[in-house]
Amino acid sequence: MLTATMLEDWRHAPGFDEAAFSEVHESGAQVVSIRMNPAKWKDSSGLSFPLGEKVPWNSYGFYLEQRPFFTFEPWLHAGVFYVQEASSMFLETAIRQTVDLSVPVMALDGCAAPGGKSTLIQSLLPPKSVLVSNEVIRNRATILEENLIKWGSPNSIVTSSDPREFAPLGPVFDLLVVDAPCSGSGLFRRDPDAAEGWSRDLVKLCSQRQQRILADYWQALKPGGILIYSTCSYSVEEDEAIADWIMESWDAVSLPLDIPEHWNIVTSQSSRFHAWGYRFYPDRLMGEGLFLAAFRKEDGEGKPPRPGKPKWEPIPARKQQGLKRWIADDWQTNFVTLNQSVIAWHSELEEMLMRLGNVYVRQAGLLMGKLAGEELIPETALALNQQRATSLPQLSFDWEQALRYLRKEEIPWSGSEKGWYLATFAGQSLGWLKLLGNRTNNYYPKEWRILKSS
Ligand SMILES: C[S@@+](CC[C@H](N)C(=O)[O-])C[C@H]1O[C@@H](n2cnc3c(N)ncnc32)[C@H](O)[C@@H]1O
Repeated sequence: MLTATMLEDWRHAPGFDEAAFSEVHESGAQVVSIRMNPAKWKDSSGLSFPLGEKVPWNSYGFYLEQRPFFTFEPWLHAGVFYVQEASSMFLETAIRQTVDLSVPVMALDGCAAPGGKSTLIQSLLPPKSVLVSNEVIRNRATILEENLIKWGSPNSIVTSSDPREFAPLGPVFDLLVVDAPCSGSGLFRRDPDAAEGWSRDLVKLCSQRQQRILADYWQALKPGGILIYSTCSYSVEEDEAIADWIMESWDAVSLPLDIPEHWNIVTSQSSRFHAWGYRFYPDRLMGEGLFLAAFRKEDGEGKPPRPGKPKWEPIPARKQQGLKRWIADDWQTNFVTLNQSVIAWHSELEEMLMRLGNVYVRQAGLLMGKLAGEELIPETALALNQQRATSLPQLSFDWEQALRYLRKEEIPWSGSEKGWYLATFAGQSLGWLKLLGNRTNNYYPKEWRILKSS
């Protein structure tokens, strides 16, 4: 699977040990890891597998001894954990060491689908922050949106535009994460077939695309803001050479990270500007290939352009009273209607939306549902959100019932209760169920339902 051309190219990469690297690729060894959602996870009662060792560079990451059949884990669907490659979780260390997390952060994840980095960022951001997760490819934005709804943070905006739409926004973000599309060599151990598509031309093409993406997003970063750039490629052209290109193109300061030696991460410096970079090799640590580098923006005077006009309408105070019972008492929120839906969001999120210009917004804030007269028909996003009221009626399901629910099958019911109930499994909400006396309506979204029967 590894070709002579690849090895020839990577031989000069910092920390590359050809013999050990080739051996670990031939061994077929696989590492499985998940990251827990600190906003939902209290204990492990809803997992069918034990959590193994901690991922050293992440507060909520764990290795698993074996790969469970994740589709049949109700907590995956409830957003209690996310299946993520361990090296990628290093983003937490990079953010904690470079970004001031004691004040609200306006963040942009520029290459966001399927949402691994975005959900990680959401777990770190303080209240009143906003994370804009952009994915240019529309059908990949669908899964991004689903994963963020399940993660349940109310600070989320999901957009789907070309990075060039962000350039005119001016300096609006404190943190920019660019986990760039790349030649993908860092994942060849996990997916050997992917190696067939690799070529020097691909590396070159990716490196040009990475520069284009960075050039557009850089303009939307505030002076003093932080850029975290990462790839899953071993090629210097996509890693240290891009760090050099950033240093050459703009007034950027390369930020070193403080890394314990026993993590076995290779610290590299780019050849021209000595920019710091961090390389992960699967023969040195428990994880796949990754490169990450952090920068602070020093240039970019000026203010962001004036915010646009809102496209939403505030909800009259009379109707707001009825909506408040669905959300946590201590969440300071505004209720608005947009495209006939009720949405709850905090003022910082509303301000960010007004600054997004021509960027195409797919989802913003907490989508609560639709009003039928005075009554709210709730959305699944409300059932899964961290700011949902805890006092709402719920039905607690066992494993089998939870899977029935997630397959959108009918749930047998003999009680006489009526109304909206949360379907829960091991204390975690999966979605809504409407009780209608002697039967139920399963409101789980059709597009999300589990299709596999066993
Ligand atoms: C490495 S993946 C991101 C993975 C994601 N950050 C995560 O952790 O789940 C790179 C993403 O960049 C997107 N992409 C591809 N071409 C792009 C472009 N020209 N501009 C911005 N993003 C692009 C891809 O669709 C892909 O979703």
